[in-house]
Amino acid sequence: MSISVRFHQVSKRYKMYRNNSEKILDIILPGGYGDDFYALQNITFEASAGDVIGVVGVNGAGKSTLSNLITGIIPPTTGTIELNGETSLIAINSGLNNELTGLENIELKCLMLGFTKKQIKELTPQIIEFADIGQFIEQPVKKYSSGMKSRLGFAISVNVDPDILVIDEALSVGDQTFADKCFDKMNEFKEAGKTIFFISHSMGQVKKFCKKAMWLEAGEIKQYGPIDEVLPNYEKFLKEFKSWPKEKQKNFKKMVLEKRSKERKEKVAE
Ligand SMILES: Nc1ncnc2c1ncn2[C@@H]1O[C@H](COP(=O)(O)OP(=O)(O)OP(=O)(O)O)[C@@H](O)[C@H]1O
Repeated sequence: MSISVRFHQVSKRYKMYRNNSEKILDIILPGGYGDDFYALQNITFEASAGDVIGVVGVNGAGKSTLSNLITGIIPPTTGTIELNGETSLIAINSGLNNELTGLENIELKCLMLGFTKKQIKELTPQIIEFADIGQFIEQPVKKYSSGMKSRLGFAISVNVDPDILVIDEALSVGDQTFADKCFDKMNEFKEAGKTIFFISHSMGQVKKFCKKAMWLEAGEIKQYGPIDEVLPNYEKFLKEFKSWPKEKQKNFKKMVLEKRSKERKEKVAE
């Protein structure tokens, strides 16, 4: 199978500021203010055409950052990303302009993907049919429910026929009938040998749909491989995580980062 996505030591770093003055000072005197913070650090992996990968991890693990990097919404701070083919992202509230109508959003997204006016005219009826949101298609997206936004986002993304599809929690909203329709479409993609990244908190959906899984923990890949090997470990961890008090859950990332930093220092000292 040919490689469709290759990440080599990819990191995404943000700056955390304690207050606004620190942020302004950092613009005037770059580098001197704020703390570095990694949403993802040293991510290396490959995905092949035909791979359907469930991306799992608790809140803040870096799943959306990964999806934004794959689809080119944000650039990596360091490292290289190779993509073989067009990518498309389906995410709640993402990629749609709230001020524009559904129809205008279809046109805008297709233009951004390089479609001609003629191609857009041909594609639009099938997008409208798939979204199935009636007269709302002529209304500004700000008037849509989250389910409607997901329907339109999904309809555009699957009908522009990408080679690499990233679905970020988009099926967690909306009704079951629409979710089933989306799974049918995604199965078509699977059979056509496209690469799918399926980001979800629903272990049921991940098990039903994916052959591989990537478990992200505090910005790093904890495990990546066949679903039967990764998911039992993640589910075991998740059960324990959910039994912790809320405060401990909130501090989980900090705990992992401190442990990692200590282990790395010990390794260097050896
Ligand atoms: N633009 C940004 N500026 C600063 N920090 C950010 C930014 N985007 C994401 N982060 C931080 O990076 C970390 C990873 O965020 P991300 O949204 O990728 O996690 P996630 O696994 O998708 O979480 P969730 O399941 O809650 O959606 C979080 O700690 C988040 O606060």
